[in-house]
Amino acid sequence: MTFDASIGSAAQRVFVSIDTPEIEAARGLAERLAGIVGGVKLGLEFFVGQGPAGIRAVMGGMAAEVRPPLFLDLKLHDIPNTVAAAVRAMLPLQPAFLTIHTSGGPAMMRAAVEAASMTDLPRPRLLGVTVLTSLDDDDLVSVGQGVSVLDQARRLAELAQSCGLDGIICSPAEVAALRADRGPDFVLMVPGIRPTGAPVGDQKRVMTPRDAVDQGADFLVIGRPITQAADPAAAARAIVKELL
Ligand SMILES: O=c1ccn([C@@H]2O[C@H](COP(=O)(O)O)[C@@H](O)[C@H]2O)c(=O)[nH]1
Repeated sequence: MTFDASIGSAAQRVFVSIDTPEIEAARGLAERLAGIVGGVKLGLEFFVGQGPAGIRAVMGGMAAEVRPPLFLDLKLHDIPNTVAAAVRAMLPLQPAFLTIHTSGGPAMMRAAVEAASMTDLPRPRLLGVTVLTSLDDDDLVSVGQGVSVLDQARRLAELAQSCGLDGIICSPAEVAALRADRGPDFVLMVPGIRPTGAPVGDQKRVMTPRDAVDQGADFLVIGRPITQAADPAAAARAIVKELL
């Protein structure tokens, strides 16, 4: 199934981030949330624990008619040849979205774009991580990047677009500026989402779901506020309602 990234409903905007190394826990959450949110994000924690077979077990356990789009968030960052090979290896899982780190540079990004296109399978949308939502200006200084988060995100977003990526991962704090810079068709997938009163945890640049969409986010990545709730389905419904 090719994922249509045009936004048809509030629910379609929400990708629930299922961060667990356990198949049964992931499958249970995916099945409970399938008809409520627009997609499922599986990332490093699950992939390291369960690998491609685990992804198939979670996604393949749902009937095709109700199976939500898969966002495979592995944030690839390596030399171009290695990243291209990893992208090719992921294609049989038929993700709607894949992530790579924009800081891997232009050759790496172009190699990933080329690899994603060399298949008869539906082409996943490639998104570039700009500046992780767990970082702030001081963190960039500490790793030797003497620029603000906003300037760095703008620079990396421009580079990502020029290399042919379909969009980026950015925090809600930069989303308005990046929407203005990159235009309406560049996908802005936004983690760092916290409903009012939800614990922020390790995230440093956060916003409510409603505000993030109003600022220009296409999609929201939401993990703990849904998955750690006493009733994940009710938490997801409340978030979607806020977006109506
Ligand atoms: O900059 C980034 C890139 C990716 N993420 C991922 O999104 C979710 C967020 O989970 P919460 O529980 O809602 O904080 C998580 O899987 C991260 O790996 C991000 O947070 N920031």
